[in-house]
Amino acid sequence: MSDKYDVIVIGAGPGGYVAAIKAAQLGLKTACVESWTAEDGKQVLGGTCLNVGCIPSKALLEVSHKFEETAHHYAEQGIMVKDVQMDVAKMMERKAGIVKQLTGGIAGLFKANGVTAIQGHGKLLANRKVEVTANDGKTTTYEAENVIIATGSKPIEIPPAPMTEGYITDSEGALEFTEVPKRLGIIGAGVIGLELGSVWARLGAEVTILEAQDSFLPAVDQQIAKDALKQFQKQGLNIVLGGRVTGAEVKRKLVNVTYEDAKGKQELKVDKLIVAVGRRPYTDNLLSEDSGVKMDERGFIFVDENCKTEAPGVWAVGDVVRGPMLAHKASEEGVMVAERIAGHKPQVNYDCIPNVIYTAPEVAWVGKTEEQLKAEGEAYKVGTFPFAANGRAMAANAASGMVKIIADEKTDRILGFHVVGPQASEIVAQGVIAMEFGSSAEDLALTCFAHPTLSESVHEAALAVNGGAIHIANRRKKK
Ligand SMILES: NC(=O)c1ccc[n+]([C@@H]2O[C@H](COP(=O)([O-])OP(=O)(O)OC[C@H]3O[C@@H](n4cnc5c(N)ncnc54)[C@H](O)[C@@H]3O)[C@@H](O)[C@H]2O)c1
Repeated sequence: MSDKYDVIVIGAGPGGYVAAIKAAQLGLKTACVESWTAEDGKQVLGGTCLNVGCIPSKALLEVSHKFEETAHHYAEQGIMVKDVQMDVAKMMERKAGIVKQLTGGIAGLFKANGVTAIQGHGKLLANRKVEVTANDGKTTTYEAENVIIATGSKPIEIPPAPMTEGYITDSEGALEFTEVPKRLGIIGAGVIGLELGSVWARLGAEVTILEAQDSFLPAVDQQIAKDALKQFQKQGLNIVLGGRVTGAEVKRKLVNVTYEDAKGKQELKVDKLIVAVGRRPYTDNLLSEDSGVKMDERGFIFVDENCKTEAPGVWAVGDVVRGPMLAHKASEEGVMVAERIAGHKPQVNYDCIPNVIYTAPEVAWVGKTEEQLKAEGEAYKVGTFPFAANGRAMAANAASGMVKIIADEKTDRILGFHVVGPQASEIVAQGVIAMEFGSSAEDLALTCFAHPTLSESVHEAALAVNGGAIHIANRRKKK
C-alpha cells in the first residue's frame, strides 16, 4: 500500500515537529513519523528536548535552585525559615506533569494544523519512500515529494564506564533519581555535566566532575569561563580538569572510578556515576543502502548550508547534521527547510545562534570569543561590565558575573556577546537581536535601557567598548 504526502518528517523533536507544523501551515500535505512510545502504548511527541532533555532538566534546575536559595541564602536576606525539606518524589512528579502537558500540546498543534502523526520507526528507502514499522511489527510504506530527517542524537557511551542499572547512568537516567545520592561522580564537564551536577549538588550531593581536557569550557570565551569556574567551585562543585576516566566498576554498592591526571592514577568512590561525554547523531536503522543519503566521517548526515542531503528531495535538520546540538538551531533549520520546500529562499544565520548553560550563574553567549578572534587575526575591542556594580543584581542577591561585548576595532560592529550571571539566558537575546541587525556597540550605547534592570549591564558594557562606561572606571587605552 502506498500513501503520498508532500512532506514526511522522520522524528518529532524540536527540529521535526516544528518543520512539520511549518510545512502544514504553508499548505503542504504533511506527516510526521515518531517511534517514541509511552508505557500505555501511546505515541510520545517532542523528542529528547521535551521528554528527557531541555525541559525536564530545567524543571529540576528551577526547583533545586529554589531549594538552595531557601535553605542557604534566605537568612542573609532577612527571611528566616526552619527545617527546609526536599521531597524528591514531588519534584519528579511535577517535572513529569510539565513534560506531559508540553508533549500533549504538540499533539494538539498537529491536529490544529492538519499534520498526520504516524506511529512507528521510519526508514528512508530510495526515491523518497519511507517504510514505517509499527510497534506490532506491521510495516507500511509511504511516499513523499520531500522527506525531512530529524532523528536527533543519543548519549555517547564509553567502554570504561558501561551503563549499570542503579549505579552508572547517562543524562536521561540522571533525571530520574529517586533520592539525592550522597556522593555523585560525573564524567564530562560539558553542558550536561555542569547542569546535572548543579541540580544534585544544590540538593545536597557531594559532586565530583571529572573532565579529560585541561581547560574548562574551551568553546566559551575564557574570561567568562574562568569567572564561571570560580563561582562553581565556590558552590562546592569539585571540578577535576585533566582527569581522564579509565574505568568504573561497581563493588559493594559503590562505583569505583579510576582516572588519570597529571599526578598519575587516581581513584574516586561514589554512590552514582553519570556519563555525560557528549552525544552522537542517531541514525540506527534509518537509511536503506540505496537511499542516496550520505554521512560524513563522524556519522552526521551530510548536508549543504540549506540542509539538503545528497539525495534529491531529502533534507536533514538538527542534531543529526553538522553544527551545535541545540534545540533552537534544530527548529530554525526545520522552518528553513519547510519554507524552501514551499518555494521560498530563507537561510539560517549560523553566526547568530545563542548558546546557554543553565547553571547558576547561567552562562550564555552568541558570536565570537576573544580566543577565536585572536586566532583569526581580527582586530577587536572589548567592553565589560560586572553585575557587582548593577543595583538590580544586588537587590536580587545575584551580583556575580559580567556582560562582555566584543566589537570590531574599526567598524565597531558587534562580533561577540558573552554573559555569565543572573538571567544570562534572557539577556543574551539582546546580543542576538543586536548582531542579527548588524548593530555596532555604539548603537547599543545610544539605546535607552530601563533603570533599574539587569540589562543596564549590557548598556554599560556597550559604553565600555569605546571607553564611555558611566558606572565603572574605564580601562585606559594603551598608547
Ligand atoms: N543547555 C543546552 O544548550 C544543552 C543542554 C544539554 C545538552 N546540550 C547539548 O548536548 C550535547 C551533549 O552534551 P554533553 O555535555 O554530554 O557534551 P559536551 O561535548 O558538551 O561535553 C562532554 C565533555 O566530556 C569530556 N570527556 C569526554 N570523554 C571523557 C573521559 N573519558 N573522561 C573525562 N571527560 C571526558 C569532554 O572533554 C567534554 O568536555 C552538547 O552538544 C550540548 O551542547 C545542550
